[in-house]
Amino acid sequence: MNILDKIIERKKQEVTEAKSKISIEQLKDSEFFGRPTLSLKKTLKSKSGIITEFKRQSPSKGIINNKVSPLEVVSQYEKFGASAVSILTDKYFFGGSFEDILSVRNHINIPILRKDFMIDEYQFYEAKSIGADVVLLIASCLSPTQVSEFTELAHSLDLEVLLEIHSEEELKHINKNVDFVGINNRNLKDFKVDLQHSVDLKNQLPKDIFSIAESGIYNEEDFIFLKEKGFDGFLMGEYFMKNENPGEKFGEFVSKMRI
Ligand SMILES: O=C(O)c1ccccc1NCC(=O)[C@H](O)[C@H](O)COP(=O)(O)O
Repeated sequence: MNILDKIIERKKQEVTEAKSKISIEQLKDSEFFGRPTLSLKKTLKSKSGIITEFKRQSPSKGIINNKVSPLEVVSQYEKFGASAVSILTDKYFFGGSFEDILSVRNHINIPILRKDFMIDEYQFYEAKSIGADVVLLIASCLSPTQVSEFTELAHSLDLEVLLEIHSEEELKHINKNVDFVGINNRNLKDFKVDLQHSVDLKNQLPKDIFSIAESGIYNEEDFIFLKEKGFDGFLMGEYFMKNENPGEKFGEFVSKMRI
């Protein structure tokens, strides 16, 4: 069993448990459920193009930073021009929680990506109820039909969809309704990072779709390389989070890159 299989196995149990505690009708009662969402399509163009991620730990890197709070970090990310923030809500593998989104929602005015492993309709209602604007669908955990059905559901809740792919085979998961296609530079089965692999895959995407380069952007050269290859957006976590002050590090990066 690879790490992704383990994550999905556990996620299934967690969703079953969550459903037994809180119904979809109860989720709809949340103060955020009816809120108009913020569009990443807009901020991707009007801001730096970077989706900065709040991530305490990961299966590939262990603890990255467990000393900072989501609010101190993401308000700096917003201040220095992040197009959106990605916030992990998976607890067991990434040390995240719904509280990480709830604690910042009323304090920032850029889209929030709920970063989790979406395998059940219920999780889309959860995402909406905690104030997320965008959800991630990971092609390797879903069938093309599920991607299509979940995209429809997300849109009915006014959530945008980032579909993540990693291989040529997963190109068939793309449908015309997904808002963004993310190409993960990291193979989630063995954690190998290969930027050129992503560029090769990007060249096979439909021309009119927003493309996001995800993961393993470890320095300025990586960023410049991917930007020059035409990616519209960049999802970056560890490079900023591993610093004592991730927000400041992002500020320095933006100013060096002149974005
Ligand atoms: O990062 C991992 O170890 C990981 C393992 C299994 C599934 C997902 C994983 N990461 C989620 C992500 O997509 C990254 O956090 C995100 O793209 C940012 O990556 P990075 O800039 O390398 O922190």
